[in-house]
Amino acid sequence: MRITDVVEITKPIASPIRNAYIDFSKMTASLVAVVTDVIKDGRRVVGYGFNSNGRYGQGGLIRERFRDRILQADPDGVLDSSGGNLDPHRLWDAMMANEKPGGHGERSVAVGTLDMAIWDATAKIAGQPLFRMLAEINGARANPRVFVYAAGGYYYPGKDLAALRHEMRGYLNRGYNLVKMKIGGASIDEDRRRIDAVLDEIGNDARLAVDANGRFDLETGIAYAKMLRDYPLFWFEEAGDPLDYSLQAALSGFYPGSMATGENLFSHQDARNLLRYGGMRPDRDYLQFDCALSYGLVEYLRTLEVLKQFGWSASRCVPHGGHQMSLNIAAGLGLGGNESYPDLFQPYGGFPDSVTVDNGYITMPELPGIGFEGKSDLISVMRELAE
Ligand SMILES: O=C([O-])CC(=O)C(=O)O
Ligand SMILES: [Mg+2]
Repeated sequence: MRITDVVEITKPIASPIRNAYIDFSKMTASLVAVVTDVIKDGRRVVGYGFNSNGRYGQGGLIRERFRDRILQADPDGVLDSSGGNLDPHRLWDAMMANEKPGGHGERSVAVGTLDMAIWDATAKIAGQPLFRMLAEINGARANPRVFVYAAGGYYYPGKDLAALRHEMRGYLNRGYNLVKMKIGGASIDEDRRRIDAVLDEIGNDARLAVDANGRFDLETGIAYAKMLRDYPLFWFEEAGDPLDYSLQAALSGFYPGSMATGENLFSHQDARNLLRYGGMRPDRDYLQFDCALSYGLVEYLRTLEVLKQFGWSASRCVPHGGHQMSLNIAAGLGLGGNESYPDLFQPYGGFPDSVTVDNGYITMPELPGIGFEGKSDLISVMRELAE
């Protein structure tokens, strides 16, 4: 068996929303297909992947470097020991040949996108849902029930408190019991009014998390921590620059509740530095590393090893990104849940069509691979690319 082609297209996922750091008016995502010569149930096996929102499409890197490394690798050298399936770890090594360590830049996004497609193909060839395959490889029991939360609460032109409340009410109506909103893109007084409005709207039906998208310096972060700690928040996310571990550590001294960060750390070495120097607390804080931005699942497995060494449970991980890849990792490897964006970044985000949110949980359908075939709007764009 062989990988016969790797295809990429950069697609717009633009929207008028803004967080405390960026707007999404020019946001794009790479969609990739890894085409194999395997025929299963009368159909060619093609694995699909895409990168999460927040980083742009990676067509340049994929076409200039990583596609060729996959296609030029010794075809037998990237198979597993049985020779009957791809080995995502060997393909990862092939992609990363002649890449220096450190300074991860955005190649981690390019590799993460391709890695997603490789795992999709691998699980399809094995005829299994990816989450079942991952549990089996790790000698663990899969748990198809995954906790999910609704991320939104963005700033956008003309959005008033009534619109923010209406948005949050919509998530509750769809079965979520944890919602997230942006902070740090307005004055602290205005953010306080926005938080009051949302807490008033959701009452006891749900919890609220807030996300500053890395906006705050230490002084502003402390001011916010003092304001936020009076509220019963689920977590306070990405207060300061993602690489400023000492700021994160200092802020935890002012914020006794749960904090969350990690969506902009793109390697297991960066994750290790966060755990070493960021003052994160394994009994209450959350880690949001997103494999689709950070060299894929092969690297995420290394990150989970780092967590173990530092005494963290995988259940403290609730990845950023709202994609089905992380849902599979959550169900297969026991993460604490996954983000979702009920109204944003379609058709890439979300769940297969048959899936509903019930009291904050979804149940994974038994679809081969990552399960993209169960999401009709997504699989139709994917098939346009490669089938
Ligand atoms: O607004 C964004 O860039 C997305 C984000 O931080 C999140 O989903 O946590
Ligand atoms: Mg975030």
